[in-house]
Amino acid sequence: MPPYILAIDQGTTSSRAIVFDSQGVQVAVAQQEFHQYFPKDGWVEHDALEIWDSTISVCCNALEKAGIRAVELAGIGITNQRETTVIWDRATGQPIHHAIVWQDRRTASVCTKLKSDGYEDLVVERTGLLIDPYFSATKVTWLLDNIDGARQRAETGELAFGTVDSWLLWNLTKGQSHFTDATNASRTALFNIHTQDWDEDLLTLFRVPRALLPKVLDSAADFGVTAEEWFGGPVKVAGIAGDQHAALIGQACFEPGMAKSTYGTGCFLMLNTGDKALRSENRLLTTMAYRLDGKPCYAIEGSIFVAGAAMQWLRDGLRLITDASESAGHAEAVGVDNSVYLVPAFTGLGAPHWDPNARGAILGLTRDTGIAEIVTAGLQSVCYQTKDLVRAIRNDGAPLESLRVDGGMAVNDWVMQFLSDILCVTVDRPSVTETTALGAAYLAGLQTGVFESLEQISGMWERERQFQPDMKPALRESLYAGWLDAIERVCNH
Ligand SMILES: Nc1ncnc2c1ncn2[C@@H]1O[C@H](COP(=O)(O)OP(=O)(O)O)[C@@H](O)[C@H]1O
Ligand SMILES: O=P(O)(O)OC[C@H](O)CO
Repeated sequence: MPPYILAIDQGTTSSRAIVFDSQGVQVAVAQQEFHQYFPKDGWVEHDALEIWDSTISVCCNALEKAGIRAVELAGIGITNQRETTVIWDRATGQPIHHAIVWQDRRTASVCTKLKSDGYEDLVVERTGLLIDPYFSATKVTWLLDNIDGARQRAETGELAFGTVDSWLLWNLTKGQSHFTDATNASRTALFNIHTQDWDEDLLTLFRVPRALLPKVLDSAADFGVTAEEWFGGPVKVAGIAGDQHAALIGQACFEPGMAKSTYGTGCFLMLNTGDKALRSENRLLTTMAYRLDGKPCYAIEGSIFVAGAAMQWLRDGLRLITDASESAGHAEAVGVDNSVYLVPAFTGLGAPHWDPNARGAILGLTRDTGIAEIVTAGLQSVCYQTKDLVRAIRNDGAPLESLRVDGGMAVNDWVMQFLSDILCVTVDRPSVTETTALGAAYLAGLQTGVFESLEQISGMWERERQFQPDMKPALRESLYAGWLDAIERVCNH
């Protein structure tokens, strides 16, 4: 059995490739950022060709750094930014437009109309999601309605739709495979999470022709074989999962009640609910945790659109810091008792508020507010938003006693301690923080026999540091009350 696995982690701001060995140890990594396009207020696009070019380039770099040839790879696992929508021409492989990114809010008015027409219940019941521009369905409709000839070409089967996993798979296999996995499908608002198939009523509601759609497979499956030219020999693509689902797997949250929270561009908290699709009464999402051997495992998810992206804005927009790592120094100087609140609702608010029209604000400024207070407020906003999610999860009756964390922002000790304090839960940080890529590698490894079972993978999880709550309840409550007040002011009631 060839001992290595190549994990592709195609994120919102960069493409990464990581080579893992059969112990789940990282051997080599390569990363490349790509352009973000903001053509109008609330619109966010990527060039799908640039996504592909950066991905294939980091794959080759990582293999070169590791000194590994195709024949030494057991398989490839793909994990990806979710919901982002690509439509391409099956004959030429050319996208018909830029990819519409998950953060894009251009379909907000369409969603408002669908909700006022009373369709939300149908969408919640079938997909576990809500009606929101975040999900792929209205993005597909927008492309079919706004690109010349697209609707007709979609109906005759000339075009293909995919989330980023499908788009990469299509390119890796040179058009041989048009598949996705159940986790990615579950983010489109077109997939019925109970029947595990595309839903005819939803295809009609969103006016999406079935001919456009990829076939949905398990998260560990035979997705196809790469074209020889990419890696000098064929390699099996054996695992696919959306990045948050892959992180859940990489964090070995396989038992109901286990939860992880990933702090990258956005923040996504996911709690495993086992074989039950728990319906949230508090505007959280029901989603696939993963699907293995045809068996769906479900999760409940809270999605926050802006987490680390707030640090990027403080760095690039306001130029208050030159690097995100400086933020901890500011926070240590200010301390937790900060009366400034930054609500980073740059593209609306996600769970549990779901307000696409909310916009950001900085509140509580006084004459002595300085850079340090604003930067600290940016860090605290991520923790307060997580508390909004945890409250909603608990109100849904799901227990959450501890949280496994990962993502770029999880390296910040100050943030992780404040998170534990404000949530009043134990926060566990693993020694491997590249959990998303690791999850994709686990899936490919399960399919190709490198890993035997989820039990084996559970035994491989290792804690690097634990953060315990250490804040007086009165302070916790008053800080959080200030946040709720700030949220109330930015929501567009
Ligand atoms: N020390 C730090 N403190 C706070 N935020 C950080 C720190 N280091 C990185 N970040 C933030 O983490 C994010 C990058 O995380 P990553 O997991 O690579 O994101 P993504 O996969 O979404 O591209 C950036 O938005 C960055 O601002
Ligand atoms: O690219 P990330 O890590 O911010 O993740 C994006 C999410 O998958 C969007 O739902």
